[in-house]
Amino acid sequence: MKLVSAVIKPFKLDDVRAALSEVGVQGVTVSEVKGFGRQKGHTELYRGAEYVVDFLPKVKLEIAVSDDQLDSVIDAVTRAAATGKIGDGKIFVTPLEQVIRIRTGETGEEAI
Ligand SMILES: Nc1ncnc2c1ncn2[C@@H]1O[C@H](COP(=O)(O)OP(=O)(O)OP(=O)(O)O)[C@@H](O)[C@H]1O
Ligand SMILES: [Mg+2]
Repeated sequence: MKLVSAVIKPFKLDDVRAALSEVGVQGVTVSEVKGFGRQKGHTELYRGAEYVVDFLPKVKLEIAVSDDQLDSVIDAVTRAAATGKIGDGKIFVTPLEQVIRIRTGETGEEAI
């Protein structure tokens, strides 16, 4: 299993959620975050205004996936989040040791 963490532009959240549903993702955690990439936030546009602050608002999605789902989830996020402009975001993939569904006690891929 893998944990996919994707940092995207906030206005792309609905598109990304729809794309994830299409590839069978059943659960996502979403957080409002701030960050910067290699332009350090300065030259990026957000809602039409040029931001002169260090950290830009972003949305982070966390998605636990089976190894079989990984490529399709990365593809879905990449396609749905892209505008082609700087600041489109980044996807981080890390190994995921365990998942437990609290209600039933199911574990591993059964619990995803
Ligand atoms: N190396 C990193 N580690 C952790 N978070 C990062 C890293 N790079 C980017 N991020 C997060 O992703 C967000 C979007 O990054 P961004 O898309 O601007 O990356 P970039 O490398 O500058 O690429 P681009 O040139 O396309 O803008 C940042 O605001 C930050 O929250
Ligand atoms: Mg950037």
